[in-house]
Amino acid sequence: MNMLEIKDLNVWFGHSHNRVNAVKGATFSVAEGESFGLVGESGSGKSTILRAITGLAGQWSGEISVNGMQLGKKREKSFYKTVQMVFQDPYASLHPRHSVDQVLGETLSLHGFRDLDARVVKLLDDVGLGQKFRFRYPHQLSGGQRQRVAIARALAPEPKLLLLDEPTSALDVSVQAEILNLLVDLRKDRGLTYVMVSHDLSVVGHMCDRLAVMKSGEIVEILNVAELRQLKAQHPYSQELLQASL
Ligand SMILES: Nc1ncnc2c1ncn2[C@@H]1O[C@H](COP(=O)(O)OP(=O)(O)OP(=O)(O)O)[C@@H](O)[C@H]1O
Repeated sequence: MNMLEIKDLNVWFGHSHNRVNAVKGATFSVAEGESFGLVGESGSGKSTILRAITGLAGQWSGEISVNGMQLGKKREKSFYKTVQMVFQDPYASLHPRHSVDQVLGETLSLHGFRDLDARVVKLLDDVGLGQKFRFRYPHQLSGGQRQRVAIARALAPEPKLLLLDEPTSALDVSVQAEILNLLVDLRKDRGLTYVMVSHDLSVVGHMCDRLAVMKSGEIVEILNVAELRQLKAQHPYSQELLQASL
């Protein structure tokens, strides 16, 4: 079964002569348990696709289905039980005056869980932090630790689909691999489906089964990772990206 199906998605910002067509006619699907990458130059529309799925992007047309349900214009609370997003910048995505315990506890209670203590402890273990981080505040954490908290928060509702928007690009190179490996393990353990934006082909090669190459709002090619590794891209722009990453 497909966890995500996107058909002829157009997303735009602004009106008339100020209108920016950020995504143009994107079509792809992601199977349950698959990890799918979106790559392409800055401004090509990668993040906008994730934002359209979560209901954060401006105006859109086309079809988006998650777990067999076609999405309307509004996202119900139940949607966020299935779909969660991890943002690029854990500094911006965590409230500075909320402790780790508050961040996780509030998310859990919002989604109707009662056994908050046990779940907070389990989430902290699952992301490799452990209980000693429970009552810390974001400013007492390193970038990698903050991103682990953001990942724990995303996992709290027990989602099926995680949208990852450059989850390591704001981090020191030394901790990027740790976070990527954590994400690989979590997907394996929980049978999660990932859609991951990155401008780094080596990250996508490590994390994903297939990828879409975007340019100026359009998907120009969909490749599997074996084709990526064998440099088998057909579209000239994909070949250019591959050459630039060698
Ligand atoms: N809120 C917004 N208002 C107006 N234009 C926007 C908005 N968000 C994105 N855009 C425009 O939409 C286009 C696609 O942006 P998007 O952030 O999706 O690209 P991206 O491929 O994710 O780039 P990056 O790798 O730099 O994040 C760009 O031209 C961008 O300027």
